[in-house]
Amino acid sequence: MAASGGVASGGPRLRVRRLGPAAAAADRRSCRGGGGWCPGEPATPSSRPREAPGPHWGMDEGKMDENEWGYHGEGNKSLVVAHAQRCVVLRFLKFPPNRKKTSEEIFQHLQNIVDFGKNVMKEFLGENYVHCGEVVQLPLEFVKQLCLKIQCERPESRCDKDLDTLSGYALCLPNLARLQTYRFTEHRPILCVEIKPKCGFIPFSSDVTHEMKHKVCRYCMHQHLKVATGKWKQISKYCPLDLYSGNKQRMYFALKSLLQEAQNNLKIFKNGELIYGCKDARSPVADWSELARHLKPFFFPSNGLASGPHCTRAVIRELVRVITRVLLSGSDKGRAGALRLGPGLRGPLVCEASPFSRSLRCQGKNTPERSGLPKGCLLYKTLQVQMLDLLDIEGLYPLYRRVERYLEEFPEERKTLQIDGPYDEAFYQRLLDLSTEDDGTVAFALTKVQQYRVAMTAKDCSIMIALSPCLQDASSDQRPIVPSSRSRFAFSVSVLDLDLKPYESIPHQYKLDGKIVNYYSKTVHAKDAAVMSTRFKDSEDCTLVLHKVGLPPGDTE
Ligand SMILES: O=P(O)(O)O[C@@H]1[C@@H](OP(=O)(O)O)[C@H](OP(=O)(O)O)[C@H](O)[C@H](OP(=O)(O)O)[C@H]1OP(=O)(O)O
Ligand SMILES: Nc1ncnc2c1ncn2[C@@H]1O[C@H](COP(=O)(O)OP(=O)(O)OP(=O)(O)O)[C@@H](O)[C@H]1O
Repeated sequence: MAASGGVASGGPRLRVRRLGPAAAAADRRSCRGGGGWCPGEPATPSSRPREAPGPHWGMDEGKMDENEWGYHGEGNKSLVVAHAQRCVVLRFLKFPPNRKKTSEEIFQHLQNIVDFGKNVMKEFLGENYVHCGEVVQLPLEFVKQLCLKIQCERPESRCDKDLDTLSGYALCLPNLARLQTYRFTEHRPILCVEIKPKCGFIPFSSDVTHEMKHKVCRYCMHQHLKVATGKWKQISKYCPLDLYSGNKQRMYFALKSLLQEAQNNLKIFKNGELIYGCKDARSPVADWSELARHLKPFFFPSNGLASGPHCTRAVIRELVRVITRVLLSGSDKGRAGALRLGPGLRGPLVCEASPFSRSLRCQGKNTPERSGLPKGCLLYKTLQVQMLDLLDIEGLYPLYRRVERYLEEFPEERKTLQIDGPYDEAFYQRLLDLSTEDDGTVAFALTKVQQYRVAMTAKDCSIMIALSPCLQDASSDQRPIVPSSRSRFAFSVSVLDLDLKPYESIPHQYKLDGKIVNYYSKTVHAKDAAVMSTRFKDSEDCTLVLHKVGLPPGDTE
């Protein structure tokens, strides 16, 4: 098998390579503290040959020391540890207790993640945004000790799953929370904002049966179920459609709402350390003045802006402006345009539940619709991939059942259908067929199923924005620069958590969709209709939003 990291046929035998002279050179010119990742250099096959992947990670199998690694974060399916000095992380899979997989299965799973990133997501989103990393095999003793060391730092709500300590396999990736944007950068502070934007469109499929799904986006509906089930304490004002609108006012509102109620949609890191964002529902309430204290040196470096509420507001405003600008930037091509998802395939551009649109409506104004995201920006590309969900889960589910029936009859065909990979060029090519004319074949059903899985992946990925202050004359740099009022930042944008959603999750998606819509329709909409008239009679509530979304000259729509 020609897998990365020199896996020979007959089974995975990947080793963490020793640090050679080339890696040592990369180390010297790398990130803070001398990292093993070569910043500013996209992790492309051309810049980093697949057949010789080891040394640039700067890891030595014989010298893996758990004390050099610290807990960094985790989601539902993986746990990430970061190296204390180097710009590198290890991403381990997690499983429920007693549902362990074999080493071979884990290796294959991880290799699939790498292949999917390389052959599909890099194609859609663009070379520079996607970091695929590689599979590494670590000493089992190191993994066991590491697991013990970090256990106390894990949020309780994530401990229903255990880190895989048996296979020794993990993904090695650049630390995107510390990724410097330029290879010769030295010891610069770095700020990193991670956003999980979720689904940015309202379904346009004619298969949708619930009228509510044409009016209110899934995120906003799901919020109510999440609060009812105790996952989060309060409803967020964030609506993904505002963020994806390309309209600066709406984006500004969306980002501020994320800052107010971060849930698992926003995290901020300073020099690789989490300084803002919820670990779980029990995390303390957002403290903007504490955040502003961290951010002030970035945005007001030489200005003695007094602390206090005025300072806090000024700093937060700068942060939100910079993030908005970065999100709207980008010239990276990618092949998302190849999907040709035209304007005919769009649902409503405004979600009726977004407090921003509600507030405008109650003042008799129309919500500014999408100004249109620039085609090169990551949000635009991500949205295009999300829209591969052409039929909505309601239209998709019967097609999934068709594939299932076929597989029940011909189980050996599972491999040919590439349900579990390989996620190669052929897999990618089939995703480009956007026809929705069902000819009754398994081939049609399979294409839609695979497109749906890819779309769901894009609906659940995260965007990492790394900002480092520019110290010198920016004209001498090759990096993209974003200005703020009192400083300038070199920035990089990356996307993470691009693991293809499993085929098996489709029935769960179908059930969850029904649950979300039913809960929203029965409980919230009925209540909402009753209180709407009184709630928005309060003119202060209405104008508050608009005054707060003031933008600097030149930024107005
Ligand atoms: O279904 P959703 O929209 O709740 O998304 C799940 C996420 O919940 P969220 O709503 O973002 O808090 C969920 O995130 P959390 O565990 O809640 O942080 C996962 O990302 C899950 O993906 P997977 O099953 O681990 O691959 C996500 O499941 P998928 O639907 O993407 O499979
Ligand atoms: N390459 C990276 N560099 C820095 N931080 C990372 C990297 N990859 C992941 N992380 C951090 O680890 C966290 C968990 O990773 P990830 O989102 O991939 O987990 P997951 O379990 O797959 O997520 P989900 O819950 O969506 O299934 C992220 O939110 C992010 O903060």
